[in-house]
Amino acid sequence: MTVTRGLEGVVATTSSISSIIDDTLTYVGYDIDDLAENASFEEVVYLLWHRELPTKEQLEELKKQLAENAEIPNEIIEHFKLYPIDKVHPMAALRTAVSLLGLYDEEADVMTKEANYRKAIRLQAKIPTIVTAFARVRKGLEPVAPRKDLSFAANFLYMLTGKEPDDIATEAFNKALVLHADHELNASTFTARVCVATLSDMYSGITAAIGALKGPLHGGANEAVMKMLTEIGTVDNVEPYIRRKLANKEKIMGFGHRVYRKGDPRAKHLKKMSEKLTKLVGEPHWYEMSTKIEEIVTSEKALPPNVDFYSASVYHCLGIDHDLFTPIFAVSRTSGWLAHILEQYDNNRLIRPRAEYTGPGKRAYVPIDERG
Ligand SMILES: CC(=O)SCCNC(=O)CCNC(=O)[C@H](O)C(C)(C)COP(=O)(O)OP(=O)(O)OC[C@H]1O[C@@H](n2cnc3c(N)ncnc32)[C@H](O)[C@@H]1OP(=O)(O)O
Ligand SMILES: O=C([O-])CC(=O)C(=O)O
Repeated sequence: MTVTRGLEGVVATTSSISSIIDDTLTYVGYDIDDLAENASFEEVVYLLWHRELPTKEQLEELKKQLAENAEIPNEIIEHFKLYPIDKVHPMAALRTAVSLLGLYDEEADVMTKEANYRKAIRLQAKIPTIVTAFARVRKGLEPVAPRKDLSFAANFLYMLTGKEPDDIATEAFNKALVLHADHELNASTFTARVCVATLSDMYSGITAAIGALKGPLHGGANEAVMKMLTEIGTVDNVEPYIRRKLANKEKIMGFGHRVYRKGDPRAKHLKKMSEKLTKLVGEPHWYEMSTKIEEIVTSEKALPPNVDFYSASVYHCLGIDHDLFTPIFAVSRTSGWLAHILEQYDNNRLIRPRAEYTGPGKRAYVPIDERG
C-alpha cells in the first residue's frame, strides 16, 4: 500500500464542472477571469448545473425559481431563538439550519433527477435567507423577507441590512460570489460527494460540506485573515508580527494552496476590489497592511495569497460582520456543491478508500479483571 498524505495529487473522480490546469481555473471551460468581469452569479449557477451559459429566457426562469423559493420555514427562525445566541458561530448555526431544513422538505428522500433539481433550487434559494436571518436574530432584529425584484447578490445584502445596496456594493458582492462558486475537488466538495455517494440525500450532503468548509484550513480562513489584520492593527506592526509568526513556524492565514503553486487566479480580482473598497470607505490601512503581508510572505516563503486573503478586507468594507465571511463563502459554494452532488448521483459509485494499518499486531482479548 502506498499512502498519499492528505490525498495530495490523487485523482479521485472525473468531473465536467470546473478545472484547475496550470494554475488556470475554468468553470465548464470559461476562464474565471472572464466570468469575474462579466457574469452574474445566477448565470454561473446555471452554468455549473447545466454545463452551458443560459439564454435570456433560461436565466429569467432560474431567477424566478430562486426568488420563489427563497423563504424559509418559520420553525428555523424560532429554532435560532432557542440557541445560546452569543456563543453560536454562524457556520454552526448554518450547518444545523440546513439539516433542519431537510425535515421540512417532503421530497428530501425522493431521489429522482427532477426532485433532486427542485431540491437544488430550494437549497440555493434558502441558504442566503438562513444566513441573513441568523445574522439579524442574534442581534435582536427581525429577519428581512427576501425580495423577488433584486438580483441574488443585492437580495443577500438587502436581507442582511434591510437596505437596498448601491451598485458598487452589489457589483463587488456579485463578483465575490462568482469567484467562490466552485473549485474542483476541494475538501468541502469532496465531503459532499463522499456523503451522497452512499446514496444519502442532498440535505445530508450540503450539511456535511458546510462542516468541512468551516475549518480554518479551508473556508474558515477568510474570518481568520480578518482576525489577523485586526490583531496587527497598523501597517507598522505588519513586519514584526509576520516575521514572528514565520519564525515560530505558524501559518499565515490566506496564504498557500494545495493545488496552485504560482498563485490563485481569484486573488487578483479580490485584491483589486480590496484596494477600491478600502479607499472608498476611508479605511485604506486594511489594503496597505494586506499588501505588506503579501510582500513579506511571498518573499520569505514563496507562498502566494489564496482566495481567502483579500476577500476578508472586501467583506469588511461591505460592512459585513467578520464571522459571516465563511457563511457567505458557503452561500456561493452551495452552487458548486450542488453541481457536484448532481454529478455524483448521475454516475455513482461508493467512495471508500483504504487505510494502511499502523496499530498493534494481533493480540488476545484480556478480561477486565486481569488488566494491569
Ligand atoms: C478556500 C481555501 O480553502 S484556500 C486555503 C485556505 N487556507 C488557508 O489560507 C490556511 C493557510 N494555508 C494552509 O494551511 C495551507 O497552505 C493549505 C492548507 C491551504 C494547503 O496545505 P498543504 O498543501 O497541505 O500544505 P502544507 O500545510 O503541508 O504546507 C507545506 C509547507 O508550507 C508551509 N505553509 C503552507 N501554508 C502556509 C502558510 N499559510 N503560512 C506559513 N507556512 C505555510 C507549511 O508549514 C509547510 O512547511 P514545511 O514543509 O516547512 O513543514
Ligand atoms: O481547492 C481547494 O483546495 C481550496 C479552495 O481554494 C477552494 O475551495 O476554493
